[in-house]
Amino acid sequence: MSILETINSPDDLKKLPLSQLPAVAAELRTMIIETCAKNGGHLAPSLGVVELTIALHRTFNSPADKIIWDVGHQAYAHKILTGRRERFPTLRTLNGITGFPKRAESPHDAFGVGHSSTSISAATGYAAARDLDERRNKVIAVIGDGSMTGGMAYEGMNNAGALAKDLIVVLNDNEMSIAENVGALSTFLSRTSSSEFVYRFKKNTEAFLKRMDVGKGVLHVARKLEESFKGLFTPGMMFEAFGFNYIGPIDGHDLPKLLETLEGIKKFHDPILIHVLTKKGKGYKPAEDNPSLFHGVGPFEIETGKVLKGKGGAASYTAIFGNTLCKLAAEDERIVAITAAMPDGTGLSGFAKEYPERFFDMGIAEQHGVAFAAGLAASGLRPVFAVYSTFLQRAYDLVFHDVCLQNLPVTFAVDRAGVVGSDGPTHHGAFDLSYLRHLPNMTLMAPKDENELQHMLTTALDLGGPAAVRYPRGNGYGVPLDQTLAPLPVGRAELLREGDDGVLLALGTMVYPALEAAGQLEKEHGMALAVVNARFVKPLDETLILGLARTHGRIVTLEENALQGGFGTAILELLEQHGLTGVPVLRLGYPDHYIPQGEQHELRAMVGLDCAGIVASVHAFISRP
Ligand SMILES: Cc1ncc(C[n+]2csc(CCOP(=O)(O)OP(=O)(O)O)c2C)c(N)n1
Ligand SMILES: CC(=O)[C@@H](O)[C@H](O)COP(=O)(O)O
Ligand SMILES: [Mg+2]
Repeated sequence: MSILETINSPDDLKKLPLSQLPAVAAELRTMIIETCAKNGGHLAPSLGVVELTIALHRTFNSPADKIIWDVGHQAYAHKILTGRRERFPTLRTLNGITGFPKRAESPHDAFGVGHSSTSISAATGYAAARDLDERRNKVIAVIGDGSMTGGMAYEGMNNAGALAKDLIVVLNDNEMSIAENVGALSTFLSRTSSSEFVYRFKKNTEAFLKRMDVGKGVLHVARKLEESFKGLFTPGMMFEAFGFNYIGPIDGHDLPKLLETLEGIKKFHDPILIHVLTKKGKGYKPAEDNPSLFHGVGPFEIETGKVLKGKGGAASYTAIFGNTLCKLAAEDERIVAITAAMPDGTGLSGFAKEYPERFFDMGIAEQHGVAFAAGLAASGLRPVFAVYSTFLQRAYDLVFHDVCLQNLPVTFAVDRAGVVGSDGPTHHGAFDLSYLRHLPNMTLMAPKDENELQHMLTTALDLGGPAAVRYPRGNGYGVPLDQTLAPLPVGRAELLREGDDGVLLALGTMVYPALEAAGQLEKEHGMALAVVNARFVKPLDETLILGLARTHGRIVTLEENALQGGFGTAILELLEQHGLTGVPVLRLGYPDHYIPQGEQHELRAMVGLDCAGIVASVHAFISRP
């Protein structure tokens, strides 16, 4: 029996002799590598914090002590050590355990995460509640150096420091975000010196002087001395400015050192930041050598590190977006590109190589990215902010306040729109149609395939105002790509199929499934349905849609977005504005609950947006008297 098989909770881990902990670490790595090789997952981040996770669960008492992981993509060892070892092979699969901490999954998952830089704020909330309740438990946030480039981390620290909360922040510094980390902070953090001695010196001196009852004056001088002494030694001055006692940096793979440091600070009750240095991908050479590739990796061959199923490859919407932008940028030097720490994921790596001076990586700072883009646009440039649908949510007010209200020519390349698959509800792009459509001055498009994506990007850049093009994770259909790119007529849809029994108004990824379903309904039920590629959610093709509503009598809308406020709602609003509320409308889209993790095709079937589901819904709707 392996040692890991004897661990069903952190208490079991605490019972082990210290000498067995390296073996636990090795077994954890093996399990994480084997599972990610089959399911895919965030391998490199999780391998990098194996020792840290053991030390945290050995030192603190989860779930009474709260451990909050930032992003949470690095929490695989945490899940295995907190009673989910046996279920771990179901990681990120339909009905399996999730890839991020989730409160409903375990009492040890103190806070649900997936989006970056929230852990310190949540931890501060936990600490404030603890103090109101006069409890004494510890609260620990574990945040990466990449996540520290998110502004929310400083909002949290600023408040925690002011409240002087008994709070521990573990900064896991592996000098990587998904790609190389960026920003002034990452340079700052790389300055090394150990201040643990200084911190103990400060605490013990204070205690000694207090015992001596030397009075405030001497204490004040001692503190001033300590500050200047410390200022010579630690790069943590910034954290000290936020009211945190900085300790580190220490080796995040040195278990005895980690245990000693954590045990040592446990008895203190003020804000402490421990700076831990780790290696992303530690213990698996292909991941150590290529932490970006193995940050969020598809299934791979353990022996060779060969990735068997990537994110979509050359034919993916993302790749075609990136290639198209490079082509357009060659013709228009006003075009500049922005990412929030995801150059590879958004397909901008090629642009960054070809136009380094016209490429900007913000770090994990979507809000800053949008205002930065607005500044570029106000200066006469044509910025394209490539960002995942779910992460753009963080910058919603900036889209309104800085871009749309000022009617600035910023293009949002909204990637990962619709269900993304294994990352689950924190990452599905389920709401961008709803949160962008209602903004005046916004033009909102969704291509039926990767070729139309090219033309929509061209259209957006030609507009001279705010525009968003949304497209899914993964490959297109392999359709031929036009070499000549021209803007589409704005607000014009495309009638793809005639039919008098009703109209399928399909958007984006729903167009080809709608065509397939219409063919099946004709063949099996003799139903003649028109199919429209809507193309624009805003402005709608009012002429075509109202004409079809008047002549065909029944309308079905299809979208990969929440029904609330989505494309179908836009159609209902249009019909109401034109006194056509008598026209029956069936809206197909995401229901009013969060869609779980799973393969994209599994999830589309789950919500009735695969061909079979569309056929069933439309047949019932059209058959109604
Ligand atoms: C708001 C937000 N933007 C972008 C992401 C995508 N993302 C996930 S992990 C990550 C990098 C995190 O770097 P770091 O915190 O250093 O953790 P590491 O992977 O190095 O352990 C990014 C950009 C996210 N989860 N949330
Ligand atoms: C943890 C995180 O937010 C990212 O790593 C995200 O999982 C990447 O998603 P893709 O795999 O779709 O690029
Ligand atoms: Mg990092």
